[in-house]
Amino acid sequence: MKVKSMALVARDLCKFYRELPVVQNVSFTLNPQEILGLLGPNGAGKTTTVGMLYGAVIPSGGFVQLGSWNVHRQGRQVRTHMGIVTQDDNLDPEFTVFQNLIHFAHHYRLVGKAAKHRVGELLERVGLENYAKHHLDELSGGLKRRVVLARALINHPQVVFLDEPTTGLDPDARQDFWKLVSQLKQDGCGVLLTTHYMDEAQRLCDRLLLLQQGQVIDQGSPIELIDRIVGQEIVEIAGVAESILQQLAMSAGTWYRPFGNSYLVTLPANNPNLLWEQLVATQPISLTRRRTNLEDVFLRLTGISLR
Ligand SMILES: Nc1ncnc2c1ncn2[C@@H]1O[C@H](COP(=O)(O)OP(=O)(O)OP(=O)(O)O)[C@@H](O)[C@H]1O
Repeated sequence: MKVKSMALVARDLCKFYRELPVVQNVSFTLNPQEILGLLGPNGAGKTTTVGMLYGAVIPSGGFVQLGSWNVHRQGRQVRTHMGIVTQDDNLDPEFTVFQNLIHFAHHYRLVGKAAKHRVGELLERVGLENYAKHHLDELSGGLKRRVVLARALINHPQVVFLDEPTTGLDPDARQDFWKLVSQLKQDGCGVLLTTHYMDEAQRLCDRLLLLQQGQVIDQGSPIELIDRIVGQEIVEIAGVAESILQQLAMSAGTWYRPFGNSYLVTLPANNPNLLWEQLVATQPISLTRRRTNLEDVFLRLTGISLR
């Protein structure tokens, strides 16, 4: 199923609660066939931003547009083109999987054979065709999340919002869910994802907005952010005086930061082995050389570890 293309545009979004700013001047465009990730620590303003994007939270400033529609002024038209997976399932435990989806189809005036057909299609798509008659409480967390995704797709949305969709799922269930998310992109949807999982963001997202205290502190593709902010390789080192590491990092023109009981030191792109050998020569208690990742980017930018 291919859908028409409409970009979602957010401009200067702000939200204040009791005069406290929780989202400040957030602007971006989500293009069709793009997965955009909103990343940030607890309380960074991700859910509030997503709420403003799909019209549930009224912005204190700025606007959101889907195609030529204003999301807050033309909410009814706009929401027929949106699919929303919130952190809360809101599924009816009294109903079967099939009944839950049929019930939701009615919201879109999809009834009778057409509704059954669409629900059948979606059950197959999310791999739940054998669970149609199961009650919700018979399903694992991962399967319930798939029901919620199927529900969000009933109306053939052009933009899908996934607010921490895999929180609490085991690694296998998360990977199964990732495949379904990637498929949305192939269908032509724009996908807005919030997540605490850096591996998820790195694997799925074309572009990331990094949020801290309601503000976008940086943005780019995962590879571009990693390259620009922490380079390719990093060393985790313990049992060496901070002053020595500071001196070595400074003379190599790189960066170091305390990390739990150890330190992280990035290796320079030109001649990484020189600094590595100098670190080895300090005779640390432990030393690990590894590829950098988005965790390191976040730590460098904010001082906060999302691990
Ligand atoms: N309805 C509300 N009234 C007052 N404050 C609120 C309200 N909703 C959110 N906040 C505050 O806004 C800030 C941002 O919250 P938000 O839920 O958007 O962050 P988040 O990045 O999604 O966090 P998490 O990762 O924990 O879900 C928090 O300090 C939160 O307490």
